[in-house]
Amino acid sequence: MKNAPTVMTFFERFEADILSGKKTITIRDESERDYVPGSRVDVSTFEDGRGFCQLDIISVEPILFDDLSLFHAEQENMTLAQLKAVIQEIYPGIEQLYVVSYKLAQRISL
Ligand SMILES: CC(=O)Nc1ccn([C@H]2C[C@H](O)[C@@H](CO)O2)c(=O)n1
Repeated sequence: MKNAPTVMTFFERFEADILSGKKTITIRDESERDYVPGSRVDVSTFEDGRGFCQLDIISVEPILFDDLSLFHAEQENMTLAQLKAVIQEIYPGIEQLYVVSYKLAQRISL
């Protein structure tokens, strides 16, 4: 069995929404489907690796791109059109995705 991942990165432009609690899920491809509910991960920016919080993983659920809904968009603090555009940009042509739900555990301030 693989070890549970302990780190996650986000694009810097999503940091404020995560820290404010407006964004409570992230949708990832199969390379990031191994997060374990109940585990805590250290979160940093994708661009420069700056740590900014810890998240508690709540669940990891498979989702097809075509099944993304307003419910997912609301949890991403986006419109559905925005969410689909973001995912197509990050994961072009990928149909099988995973919804990772999380709760903010701790902010990291320098
Ligand atoms: C390396 C990498 O893929 N990093 C990602 C992937 C996704 N996100 C955000 C963008 C959207 O809010 C959701 C849906 O993919 O997750 C991200 O910040 N960083």
